[in-house]
Amino acid sequence: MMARPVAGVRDKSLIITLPGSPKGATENLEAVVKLLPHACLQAAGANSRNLHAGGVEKLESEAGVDTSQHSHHHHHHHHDHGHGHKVPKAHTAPSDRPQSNDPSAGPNRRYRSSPYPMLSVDEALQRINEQTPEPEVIEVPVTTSLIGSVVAEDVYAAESVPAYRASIVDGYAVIAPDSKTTAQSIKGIFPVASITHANVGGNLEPLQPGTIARITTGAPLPPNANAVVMVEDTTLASCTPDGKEEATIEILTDEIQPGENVREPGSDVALGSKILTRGDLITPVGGEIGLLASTGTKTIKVFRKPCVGVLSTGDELVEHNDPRTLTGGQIRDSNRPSLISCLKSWGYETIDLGIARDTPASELELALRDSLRGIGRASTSVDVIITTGGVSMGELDLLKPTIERKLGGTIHFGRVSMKPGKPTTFATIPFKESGNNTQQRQSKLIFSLPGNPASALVTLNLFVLPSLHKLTGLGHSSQALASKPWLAPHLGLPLVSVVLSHVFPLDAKRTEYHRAVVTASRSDGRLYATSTGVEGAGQRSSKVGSLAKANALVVLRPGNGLAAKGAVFEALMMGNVHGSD
Ligand SMILES: Nc1nc2c(c(=O)[nH]1)N[C@H]1C(S)=C(S)[C@@H](COP(=O)(O)OP(=O)(O)OC[C@H]3O[C@@H](n4cnc5c(N)ncnc54)[C@H](O)[C@@H]3O)O[C@H]1N2
Ligand code: MOO
Ligand SMILES: [Mg+2]
Repeated sequence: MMARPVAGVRDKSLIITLPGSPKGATENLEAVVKLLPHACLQAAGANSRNLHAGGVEKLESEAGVDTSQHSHHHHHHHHDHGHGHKVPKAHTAPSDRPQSNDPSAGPNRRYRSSPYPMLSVDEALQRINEQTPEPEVIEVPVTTSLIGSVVAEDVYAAESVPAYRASIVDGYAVIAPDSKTTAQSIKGIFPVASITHANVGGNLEPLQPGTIARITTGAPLPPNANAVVMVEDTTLASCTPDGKEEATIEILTDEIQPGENVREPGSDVALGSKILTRGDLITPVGGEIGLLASTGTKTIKVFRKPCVGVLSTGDELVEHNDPRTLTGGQIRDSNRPSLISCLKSWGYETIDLGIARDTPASELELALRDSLRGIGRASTSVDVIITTGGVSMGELDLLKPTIERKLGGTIHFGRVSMKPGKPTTFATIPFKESGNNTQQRQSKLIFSLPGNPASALVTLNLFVLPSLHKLTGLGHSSQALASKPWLAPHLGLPLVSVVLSHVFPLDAKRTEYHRAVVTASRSDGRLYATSTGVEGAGQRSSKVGSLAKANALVVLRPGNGLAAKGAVFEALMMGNVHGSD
């Protein structure tokens, strides 16, 4: 039906041509007018599968379309709003595809309870894993900015280390007799034929039998020499007539075998041997960078590390360093600096996207569009957008409606049964990348974290990190990924067992991620967890200080009363463990 009048789509505009005659034009317009909202959503980039899974049948049946070719009819109404209020006419979507509030709809059509199903943390992690794309391979020069990258292709040594026969000690290069085949001893007085320091140029004189050569650690052995005697195993026998150099040396030991204290060429790294394997992490410890540097590796193929944009939202927000005194309901923006520092500590490039005001609502939409394209407030296009604030039930909680209604995005979850972090929202937004003559359709990940500062930081650690890890290629070749990919040990924070050093209160309904300091006991070798605050507001979501000093999140499943002192619980490690007695 749409085929006749529709001429096409240009960028995000739908172009419809109607026949010239008034009758034809009217008939055609009547035929398409009810489908226009759907067509516009599709033209704007909405995922047509999701649209078709949801309310499209309704629109189509209103437009008199036979929907029998659709395999399922969703008679399911996801929400009973009751109270005789007129409710938002959301898509009659399957229970996992509800739609957000329409912010322009007014108070009597606003949701009074969330239409988003409450997922468990594991279900949420699984959806994140499903939507996170496979990592991209790039070739980059070997520099320290490789830290945190994962190797995408096995690396083979381009040079051998050492490249020559090198001494391991300071002493004398000798021709050592083989004690297995001869009774000769190295003990005795020898003339010092030459002196070899590290990096001598040119060809060395071969060592004549009956002579020795002074040599320093790392210097090349002269030809014929086969071992090095440490200087500690010798004494000076005589000097040159001018007294400036050694003439003869007495070797005191006879326990020197051929090959002793010598590094043969390629004995540290053999030419052409595999030095790094696909899936290896280039750590800040330095071993991997050192290996690449020592073998003269110029470039390496790694998975591209994602670039992460961080946006704060809310009319109440003030830059943290604004010199003015706060007035009214103003709040200093602590989420952006705390999230950016956490992301940087993981080695990710970050883009500070600033603050988007709630009013006018178009500011948020524009900020998100800019971030996707790398224009305006975003200096470059980001791979992952993190926002904080505006995801709960307030009338100015605009993230969900903006993502769905303005940007044609798909919300994969909008609530998680956890504390803190309940309204955590994860979505993908379609976007077109314009290249040379091509327009590639992609979708970008957006994590809309709760505004409460402790909630934002906890959910960053819990949900964003595993996704960034996957984009970075971590766990890429791991066997463990096959069975439970979302829980693979390489993705996200490491999980350990800890002993509670005091009682911890439990939440009756939600799994709590209790901020704690974990220390390693030297006396019994176990890890102990101490809360950063259990009294009063200790673990309140607004209290970012509950994460100050914390290096772990103790996972407390829902329960009644208290978790006992001495009980063993799982904890997610965010930082380094410090020692205790
Ligand atoms: N009726 C309900 N209200 C709330 C619910 C609920 O289920 N029903 N959930 C609560 C939970 S849990 C959380 S968490 C918060 C989530 O709030 P939002 O994500 O909507 O965030 P905002 O409303 O924008 O702000 C909440 C709070 O955080 C402060 N904030 C926001 N951004 C920043 C920032 N960048 N730096 C510092 N502080 C920030 C903001 O000023 C508010 O105080 O909702 C509960 N409500
Ligand atoms: O879950 Mo909210 O994140 O309690 O503060
Ligand atoms: Mg709110």
